[in-house]
Amino acid sequence: MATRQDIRIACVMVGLPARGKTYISTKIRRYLTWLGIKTQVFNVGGYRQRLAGLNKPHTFFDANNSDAMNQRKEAAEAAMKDMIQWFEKEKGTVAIYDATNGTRERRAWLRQELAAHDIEVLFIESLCDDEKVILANIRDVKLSSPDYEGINPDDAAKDFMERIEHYKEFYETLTEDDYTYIKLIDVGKQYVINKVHGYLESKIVYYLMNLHVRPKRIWFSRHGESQFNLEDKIGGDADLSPRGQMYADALPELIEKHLGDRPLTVWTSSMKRTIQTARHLQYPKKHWKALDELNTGVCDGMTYQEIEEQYPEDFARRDEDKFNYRYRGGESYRDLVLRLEPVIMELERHENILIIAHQATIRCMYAYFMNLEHDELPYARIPLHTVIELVPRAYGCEEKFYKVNIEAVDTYRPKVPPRTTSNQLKEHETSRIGASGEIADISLPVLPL
Ligand SMILES: O=P(O)(O)OC[C@H]1O[C@@](CO)(OP(=O)(O)O)[C@@H](O)[C@@H]1O
Repeated sequence: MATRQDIRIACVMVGLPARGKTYISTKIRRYLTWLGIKTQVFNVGGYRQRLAGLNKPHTFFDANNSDAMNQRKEAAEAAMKDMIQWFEKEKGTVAIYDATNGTRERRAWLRQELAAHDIEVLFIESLCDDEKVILANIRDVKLSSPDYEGINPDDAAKDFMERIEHYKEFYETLTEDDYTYIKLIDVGKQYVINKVHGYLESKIVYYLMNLHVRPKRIWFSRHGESQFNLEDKIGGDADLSPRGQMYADALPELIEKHLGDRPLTVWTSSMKRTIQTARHLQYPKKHWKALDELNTGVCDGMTYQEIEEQYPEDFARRDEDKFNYRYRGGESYRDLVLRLEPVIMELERHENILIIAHQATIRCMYAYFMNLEHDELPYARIPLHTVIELVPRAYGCEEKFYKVNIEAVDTYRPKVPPRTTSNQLKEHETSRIGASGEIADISLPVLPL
């Protein structure tokens, strides 16, 4: 049996077409990957398109079409095979099997195959009878699918509705009492949870219960330029500089312009520089300790140059792996992601939020929405005196940067190429000299300035 360390879970989606299964799959993958849990989606529709070709009319989905049924079964099996291989070879933790899986027979097959490989199964069913939601989903997502390329949108929508009818003929909602499952009914109106026990399963279920699909906007802003920013110092709890105060003065107008008549809540960290930046904003405010800047431990209040002189090994290790490097007595970006998880959960629940925080904390939240890898996250550009607007869409976020015309220092430190130690350099130099003493054509690595 799988032990606590090597737990493997397959989230098996269940639901008629256009019930948001792919949306849910993408969200789970993004959330777990952000937390550092290896996750992959296996979309059976994609396998079907590769095996049977594109532009299939609704008749292809008729259960009486035996050729098509065979091809669809083949696609389901191919996705299952790849998923199991991914668990074995890539040492994955959570796979999401995205398909309708609308019969008891199909689900029993899935569960049996997965159990044979010690993979736990969490079924996730999305049930929805709200015509408006279904039509919006078809319009926003399905019509741009490769299945309907070059087809008139009205004809495509009609065809898709007919496709759904074919699935309805044999669809069976989850009633298997011995299965682990969550049913999401009418996008968050009701949930049914059955036999959910494990830590990771509970985490996924809790996340799903916090999702909503109402339109929203998220704004991120760093605090205005601080006294420490001016002096190149990191950490601390400094006041705003005079230019930082000018940014705080300018912020209400910029927010009003882009907010329109939507309601807004402002979240800041518990540090002086973010609270001072929010002081002229006339909206409900909340101060979160979780939004405080990365704790730089013994390096708090130092400049990068001072850190390099006093802690050269630490400084180099941070450049090598910035996401995992933990300041002595402080935090790493990885720690920060975990600290910010409750904030992300709240962000998913809420509608329009403006977050005034810090370079590192905003990087982590931005990475969640923009799907950045862990190695790119600590290098995301979050400039001072700039508001970033994110508008979540079906499978990602639209972003806009609004720069306020008030000068500020640039606190960005680009990724430094790996250092070459003096020993490595000696080895490299000797290898340049061939056996005969001739200079071989090997170029030296570029050293950082
Ligand atoms: O991870 P790096 O790139 O060092 O950026 C984080 C740093 O950004 C700073 C500014 O250099 O943020 P902030 O302006 O919010 O104070 C430091 O306090 C913090 O340690």
